[in-house]
Amino acid sequence: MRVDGKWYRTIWLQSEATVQIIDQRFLPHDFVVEDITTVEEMAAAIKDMASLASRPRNLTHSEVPGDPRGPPAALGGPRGLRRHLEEARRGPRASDESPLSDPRGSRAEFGTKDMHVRGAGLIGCAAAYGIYLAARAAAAADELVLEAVAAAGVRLRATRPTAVNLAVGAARVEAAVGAALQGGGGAAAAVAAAKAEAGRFTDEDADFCHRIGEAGAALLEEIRDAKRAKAGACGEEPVVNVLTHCNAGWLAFADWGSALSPVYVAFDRGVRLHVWADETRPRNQGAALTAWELSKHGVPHTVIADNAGGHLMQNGMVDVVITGADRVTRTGDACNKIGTYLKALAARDNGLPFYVALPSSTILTGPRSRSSSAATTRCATPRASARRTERGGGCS
Ligand SMILES: CSC[C@H]1O[C@H](OP(=O)(O)O)[C@H](O)[C@@H]1O
Repeated sequence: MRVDGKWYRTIWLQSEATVQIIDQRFLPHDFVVEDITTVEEMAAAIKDMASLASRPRNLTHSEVPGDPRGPPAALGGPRGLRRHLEEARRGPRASDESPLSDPRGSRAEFGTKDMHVRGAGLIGCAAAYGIYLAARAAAAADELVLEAVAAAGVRLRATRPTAVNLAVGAARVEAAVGAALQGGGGAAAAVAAAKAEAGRFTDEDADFCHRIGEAGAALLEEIRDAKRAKAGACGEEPVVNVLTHCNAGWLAFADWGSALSPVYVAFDRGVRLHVWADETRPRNQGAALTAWELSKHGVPHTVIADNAGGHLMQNGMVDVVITGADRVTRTGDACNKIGTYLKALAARDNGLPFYVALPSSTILTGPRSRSSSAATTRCATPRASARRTERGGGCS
């Protein structure tokens, strides 16, 4: 999606050796692009156990390629910046009183402090590229690629137990490596196959999300048309009010997003829209990320307390609810961020459509199992009746 006039994905292959990501720990205040060169760094980017060095404000935009201002002098140019990012990755030390320390240290404590990348689709793409980086490192060190890839797969799968996409992305590239080696192609062919498959998986993620956007935009246009008909000929052009929970926008995927993709497609088609964005405690993905990406696209929105949604629905200020999902079973049970179920209940109680938008990579394909911590809501396709469970404790 477009950030200040430049099109970005959330993850891309910058060179053979470097995957680049938007480091979401610093959004919405700073736009930082981070280099990932090893599977260890990718695993830390998904779940950064030793998270977070503080960093100064003045790095905003300093990572945007081709930014004429370049890294601020305070950092001593590109080498200083790399050193800073190394320190960021290593995390704060008691003695870290360098001028780089930010007295408001808490800034980056706000939101996704230990998740450089997050969101179902994006952590799937990150896992895919993580396997590629592991294969490449093993080949370069003349080590067994298959073993390195297997170890990388265990490491990446252990980072976050939420979105099923993570395991799907890793498995896709592991399979490509296995097939290349079985085909007698050797390490170089395995690395090439891994790179190609990680790229394909990421392109698919972006494409599937755009298609969700097209399918969902039609639903938003239907709502608009119904409101137009109700308002009659002399009525003002209606605004379609969408409520969403957490962040299932392009920042949660390679591009476009799932729940927000219909909003972007419909908005670009001229539908008047307004989004109620749940702040989504405890990590505030709604306040920090959903609001940021909507503002970058120019979509009117309001950040609300998580408990306000039901009241807005009761008072006719919401037309439709759209969320994402971490995993969906074949029976249509959807698991998503804590708080989603309450929105589903409120939507049903107020007779409002509630959609879960997801790419097929979020559907559990294993044996028919009902995930024990599933939030059950309507799926984007069949209008299903809401049933209950809530994503239980411990996960943020
Ligand atoms: C479509 S994204 C699904 C799920 O993932 C995100 O959670 P997190 O930020 O913890 O990775 C998003 O908030 C959604 O709840």
